[in-house]
Amino acid sequence: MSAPAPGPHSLLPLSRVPRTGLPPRAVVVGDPERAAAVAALLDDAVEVSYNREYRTFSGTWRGVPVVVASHGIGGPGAMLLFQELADAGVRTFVRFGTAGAMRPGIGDGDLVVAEAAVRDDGVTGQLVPAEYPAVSTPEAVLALTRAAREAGAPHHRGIVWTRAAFQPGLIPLNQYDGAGLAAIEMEVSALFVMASLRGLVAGAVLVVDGVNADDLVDHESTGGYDPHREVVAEGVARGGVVALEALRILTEEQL
Ligand SMILES: O=P(O)(O)O[C@H]1O[C@H](CO)[C@@H](O)[C@H]1O
Ligand SMILES: O=c1cc[nH]c(=O)[nH]1
Repeated sequence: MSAPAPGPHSLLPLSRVPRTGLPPRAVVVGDPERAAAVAALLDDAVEVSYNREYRTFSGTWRGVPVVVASHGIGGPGAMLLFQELADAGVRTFVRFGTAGAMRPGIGDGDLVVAEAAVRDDGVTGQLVPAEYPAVSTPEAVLALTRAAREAGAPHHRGIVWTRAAFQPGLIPLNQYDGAGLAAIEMEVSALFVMASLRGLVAGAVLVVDGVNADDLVDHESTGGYDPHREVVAEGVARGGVVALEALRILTEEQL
């Protein structure tokens, strides 16, 4: 007898991923095209679903079954994808994104491994009080750092500023001057808070593509915001391997 056809409720509503059967580890990225590029590194990759900005693949990286999925731009939309993947059984997440550098010495194409994130994400404040921290799983920080070192990728570690507004507005951006923040992006704190609330594992590695607000960083290190440069593409190519390899290391550690 053949298997019954999937019913209307066997797929989650926004990502359209199946409720069961996905691997328990995932690389999540903003851009659906980056999801396809990372999936191209896998053995036996298949596209699982593609709805709105959420494009999901599964495949195998060095013997480890993984999901690769895109979450689009911004914390609220990304949170939907993170929650649906968690509902579908994903237990370990690595976000592989792009970011603007904020700390002198961090240059275009470098990787930044997030240790924690400032929660200006526009979504977690509606889920849990503001004092609740957004932290990476320590083992994910170490796995990403080791994977970056082994890949020969220039890399740094630090706290990132997850900020819902991409464009600067009237409110000055200097509120964290002197706080040593490493980079700015838009989704990491949403991932870290979701994972902590559900008892899951999460980490993040970001490729520097400049900086989107002129007064955030000195321009000796970066060339201004432009994600369409060769130096960024080279960083993205290294970062994809680092993210997948970190999942393999975490699998060895049974995380
Ligand atoms: O490259 P991704 O993963 O999308 O990450 C960064 O790029 C987007 C902004 O251009 C935001 O999503 C930001 O977090
Ligand atoms: O949010 C982002 C993402 C990439 N680069 C930036 O400067 N900001």
